[in-house]
Amino acid sequence: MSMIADFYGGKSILITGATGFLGKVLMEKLFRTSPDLRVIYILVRPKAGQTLQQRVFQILNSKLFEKVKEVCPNVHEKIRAISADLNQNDFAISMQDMQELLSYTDIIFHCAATVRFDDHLRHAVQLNVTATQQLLLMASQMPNLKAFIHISTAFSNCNLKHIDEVIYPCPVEPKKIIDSMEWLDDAIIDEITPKLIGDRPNTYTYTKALGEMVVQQESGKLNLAIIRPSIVGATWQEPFPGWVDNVNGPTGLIVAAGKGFLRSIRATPMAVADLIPADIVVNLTLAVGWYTAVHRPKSTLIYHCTSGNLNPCNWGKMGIQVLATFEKIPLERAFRRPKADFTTNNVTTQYWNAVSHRAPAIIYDFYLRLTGRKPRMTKLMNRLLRTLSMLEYFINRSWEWSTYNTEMLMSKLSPEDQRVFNFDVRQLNWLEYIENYVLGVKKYLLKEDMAGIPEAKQHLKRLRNIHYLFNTALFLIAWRLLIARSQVARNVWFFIVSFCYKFLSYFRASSTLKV
Ligand SMILES: CCCCCCCCCCCCCCCC(=O)SCCNC(=O)CCNC(=O)[C@H](O)C(C)(C)COP(=O)(O)OP(=O)(O)OC[C@H]1O[C@@H](n2cnc3c(N)ncnc32)[C@H](O)[C@@H]1OP(=O)(O)O
Ligand SMILES: NC(=O)C1=CN([C@@H]2O[C@H](COP(=O)(O)OP(=O)(O)OC[C@H]3O[C@@H](n4cnc5c(N)ncnc54)[C@H](OP(=O)(O)O)[C@@H]3O)[C@@H](O)[C@H]2O)C=CC1
Repeated sequence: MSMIADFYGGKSILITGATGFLGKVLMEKLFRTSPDLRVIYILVRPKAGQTLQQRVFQILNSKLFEKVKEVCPNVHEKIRAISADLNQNDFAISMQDMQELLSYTDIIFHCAATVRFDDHLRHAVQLNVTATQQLLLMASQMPNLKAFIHISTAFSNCNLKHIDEVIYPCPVEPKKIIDSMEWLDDAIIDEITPKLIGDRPNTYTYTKALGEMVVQQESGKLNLAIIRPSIVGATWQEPFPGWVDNVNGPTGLIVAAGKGFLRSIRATPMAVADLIPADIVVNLTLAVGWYTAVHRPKSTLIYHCTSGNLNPCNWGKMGIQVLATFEKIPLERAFRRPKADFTTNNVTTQYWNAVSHRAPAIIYDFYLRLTGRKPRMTKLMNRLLRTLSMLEYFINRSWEWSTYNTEMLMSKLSPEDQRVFNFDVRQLNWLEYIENYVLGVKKYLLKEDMAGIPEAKQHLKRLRNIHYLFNTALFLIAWRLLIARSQVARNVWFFIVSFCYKFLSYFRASSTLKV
């Protein structure tokens, strides 16, 4: 019997960010392994014209929850969506709902965050710092609360090269930042943002570091733990391999490469690709929830959920495997054949951006205009280049994260728990994982039918022929122009032609002699 699954039985669990990528995988695993849990409260905001109920219905009826419905047929009754906006005071939760949450919650998993790299500092502070503080305040009023698990990121201290499982304080106290966001206007915030974030690359990593400080300030009063995952990728094994449903992190670039938009990337092939599958993060999170509640460590423990130090893979290897998978299983209606060159040089990057990204987009838009359609490729390409520039920081560096607490926790689990809540990244086979990841992107994110693979391959063949034809035509035009303008080019051309003629004559003569 799994001690962890048993622990969650009969419990009331509060999850923020349950509609997000990680939150959904967390909920799924909880329902599947502990179907006798009392209730999962999820804080949800109405979005994109959907009510709370519609959002929950959509999640529960997705492919991800297929196994859950077999194990826990009354899952609809065990999920309680509470209308909440983490940007609002008291999260805009009704009095009645708040009372219920305060009275019954046993465990909190705080996953909600803004993960956008370019978010305005005011908004990033509101969600990643102030909301965390408010949730901690709520937690302190919960008589039954056994553990509060905060999901941070391994990149909260990406300004350091070696990162231990400790909090590294930021120079300005979170409280001062929260206060200043209330009265400073946007223009001033824009001006001070670079100074505040210092040597971090964006407001996301900075505000996640502030969020950790806020959590640490509550240690002693509450039973807390922080989890720091690196780059969360598609699921490895559970509930099935390759599940992913958003374009964050590497997923977007995998799509862009498969569709032939991304042709070159400024990335260091030997830099560690510190990817971690979503199900490993979730298994560790649930194990940490159990350990924090049952063993009540004296201080707030931080757990690194990373792969680099235990089972490293690099971006070069990842890129090759992604492309190799697209050879076998291409995406439909690609713009160009998948190919992504890695370069570390700034000049080469600019060159490839012009030749492989911007030029084809301009030519295609010209074709769209000619055929009376609306041009769109240049806009799309500009967005991709902007995204690339935001991600470049993470694909040109390597970090070392110590994992003492994570390894300690693994040693505390029973063999059954080590199996059911497996977070041992050493068991992961990267080539197999990346292949399933790419397949998952095709099936679950893009919702492409596997029956369309022969047609997709045919389409790539057509693109290859167009590519050869285009290059030959381009070469001939360039050569013709050169010959018309340069005596040297003409001499070279005559030399080649006469050489070929002589060679052919010699060949013909020698074959006649043999006969
Ligand atoms: C051969 C293969 C090699 C593979 C090689 C992989 C290397 C891959 C390294 C990753 C390294 C991350 C390491 C951080 C690890 C954390 O801890 S961070 C957590 C994850 N967070 C993120 O990834 C958020 C990053 N995204 C952003 O911040 C914003 O989307 C951006 C990049 C600033 C773009 O903002 P924006 O211009 O306002 O655009 P937005 O509305 O967000 O999206 C516009 C379009 O871009 C698309 N898009 C968004 N993100 C992406 C993306 N990552 N890629 C492509 N398209 C994207 C959207 O789908 C959208 O398309 P449409 O729906 O309009 O058709
Ligand atoms: N993805 C990754 O690579 C990594 C993620 N992490 C951390 O993991 C956690 C989960 O990330 P992930 O699942 O990828 O992120 P997602 O962007 O997929 O999910 C974010 C969640 O937060 C919710 N949320 C955002 N704003 C509000 C709001 N104002 N009120 C209520 N809910 C809100 C979103 O709700 P809605 O659906 O309504 O938008 C969504 O459920 C985050 O803390 C992130 O920092 C850490 C390392 C890497």
